[in-house]
This record gives sequence, structure tokens and C-alpha cells, in this order.
Amino acid sequence: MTDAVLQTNGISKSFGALRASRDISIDLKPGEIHAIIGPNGAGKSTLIGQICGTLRPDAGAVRLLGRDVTHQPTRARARAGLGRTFQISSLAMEDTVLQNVLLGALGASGRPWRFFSNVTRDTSLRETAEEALARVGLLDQARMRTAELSHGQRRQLEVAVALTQKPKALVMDEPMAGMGSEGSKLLTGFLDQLRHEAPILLVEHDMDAVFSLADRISVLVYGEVIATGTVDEIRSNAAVKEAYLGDEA
Ligand SMILES: Nc1ncnc2c1ncn2[C@@H]1O[C@H](COP(=O)(O)OP(=O)(O)OP(=O)(O)O)[C@@H](O)[C@H]1O
Repeated sequence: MTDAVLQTNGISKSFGALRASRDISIDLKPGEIHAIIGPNGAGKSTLIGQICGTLRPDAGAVRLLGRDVTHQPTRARARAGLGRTFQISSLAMEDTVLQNVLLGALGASGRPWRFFSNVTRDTSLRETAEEALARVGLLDQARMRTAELSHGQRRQLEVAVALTQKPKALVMDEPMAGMGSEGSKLLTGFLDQLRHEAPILLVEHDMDAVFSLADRISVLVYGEVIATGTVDEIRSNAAVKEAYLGDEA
């Protein structure tokens, strides 16, 4: 496990009597997409929260690029290279597409927010932002209000915002949610490329996307990882079929 970019070692988290994470050890290796799947309430968001720093584990450790970040706040983890996209959009709808990405680039630069008024004139931030937009295919929409984008384009924009941090690892929370089949196909193709730049821990309910993208899958049930393996291993795992996949396997 020494080459892992991101790693949890036996993390556990309870909410009162509910054990939402039970001794979870997973890792993310360079160049891979590791999908986390499981039924509603299995503990996927709780796991992500501990990895990204919004929740503190009761036990265990989180390591990023070999460093223990268990006690570091979200912002420090982001600075250290952990990028994230959210289940619920964190975009500013009234701002333009470019402004949203500039905001991300400013955050990643570590400069104080009071400089935001000058940000559109900052050449290096602008270059970073435009490069990220070009990567996700949204450069032509840079001046549009974010509210005017389609749902799929907003998902692409969230990825662009995450890319401004030049992440070493990405945690993506249901990027396919609400996408039409065309949008899912586009985003799937994009994530397929992106994994070589930053490996991706992917929480996703869309099994077509998971089966076509994941190098490895971990299955969470009642806060516990019941199996980790390749797509074929997970599809043929009897416990996984019984607990989650059923006919989808
Ligand atoms: N802050 C909290 N306080 C109390 N219980 C919580 C809290 N957060 C999550 N839970 C509970 O922990 C369990 C795991 O929830 P979690 O949201 O992590 O599951 P999930 O796999 O992400 O679900 P979904 O697929 O529906 O998003 C659930 O039973 C949930 O009700």
C-alpha cells in the first residue's frame, strides 16, 4: 500500500449508537478510478466526509501522499492536493462560468479573498481558469451565467473548479447524478482520461458508469467494506449480489 495517493487505515465513525463507518481501510493508487458503491445509508457520504475533513473519525487515520492528515481541516487537505466535487452543487448560479472557476483558482492560490474584485484582471489566475474550462469543454460558455448552463454542463463546471487546484487526488460524489445519457457518456469519457492526471475516488450510483470506469470497486454495506476488487470480481461476488447488486451484476 506504500504507493497509495490516498489511504484510510481502519477509520470508524459513530453517530450515537449508529456505526456509520466500521474499520474502513481503502486506498487510491496512481492512475486509477476506485469506485465506492453501496445502498442508500450505507455510509458513503460519511466516509467521504472523513477523507475530505468535514468529519473527524473516532478511530483510524487518513493519509494523503503518505502524510497523516487525519487532524487537518478541509482547506489544508485541499492545499495538499485533495480535490473534490459535490453531490449538491456548490456553484454560484448568478456568477458567470468563468467567475466560478476564477473563484476556485483564487482559493487554490492561497491569496486572501479581498483580492477577488481584481481577480478577473489577474493574468495567471485567468490562464489557470481558462485552461480548466478548456479541459472540460466549457471555454465557449465562459461568459454565460452559470444558471443558464444545462445540468450536465454544471457538473462539468464543478470538475473545472476542482481542476484549478491541480489536485493530486480527486474525490467525486455522484458526478453522474441527474445527467442524461449523452451527458453521462461525455463525462465518463472525460473521467477516463482524467484518472491519469489525478486518480479518482468515485462515489456513484450509476452502475453503467461504475462498471465501465472503475479499476477497483469497494462495496459498503452498513458502514462496512464487504468487498474490494475488480469489476469482474465484484460482479461475481455472492455477498455483494445478495447485499446490493442483485440483477445488476
Ligand atoms: N450527522 C449525522 N447524524 C446522525 N446520523 C447520521 C449523520 N450523518 C449520517 N448519518 C447516518 O449514517 C448512516 C450513513 O449515512 P450516509 O449519508 O453516510 O450514507 P450514504 O451511503 O452516503 O447514503 P446515500 O447513498 O443515501 O447518500 C445513515 O444511517 C445516516 O442516517
